[in-house]
Amino acid sequence: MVVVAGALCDGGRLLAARRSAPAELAGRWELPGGKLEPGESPEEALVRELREELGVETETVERIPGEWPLKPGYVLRVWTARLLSGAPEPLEDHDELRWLARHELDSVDWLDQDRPAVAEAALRLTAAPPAP
Ligand SMILES: Nc1nc2c([nH]c(=O)n2[C@H]2C[C@H](O)[C@@H](COP(=O)(O)OP(=O)(O)OP(=O)(O)O)O2)c(=O)[nH]1
Repeated sequence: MVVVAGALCDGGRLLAARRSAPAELAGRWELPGGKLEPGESPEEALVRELREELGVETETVERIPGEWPLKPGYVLRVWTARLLSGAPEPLEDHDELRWLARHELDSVDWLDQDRPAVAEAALRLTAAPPAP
């Protein structure tokens, strides 16, 4: 079972989201996303999840190579993504969001399983201007 997550980048910063549930993950930070639904491509699933969870329109940019084991039967795959419109809000699954510059990425308590992907995403953070 694939969980897709987005390394949403804007203005050289990466969006981190603090989980509000379930209890064993609450308070830890992750890349927002979720499970694939039947018939969806990973990219479609990610755009849908980011719309549902954050209220924004996005497009995926590139897959970060690799996959990381989660709970038994689940793996995490990560795409970088770009904000097209809206400002992310913690509508579902999260209770706080933070835009982090590369030097700030260690300031939140990432889920252990997300750390390698976050490190890879950091390498791809560019000083691109923020979306309008
Ligand atoms: N979204 C997301 N989930 C992660 C990450 N790291 C990690 O271990 N997980 C786990 C938490 C959940 O057990 C599972 C993803 O579930 P989810 O609750 O985000 O997915 P979903 O929106 O499709 O949820 P659901 O309500 O349909 O079950 O993967 C991550 O970086 N992003």
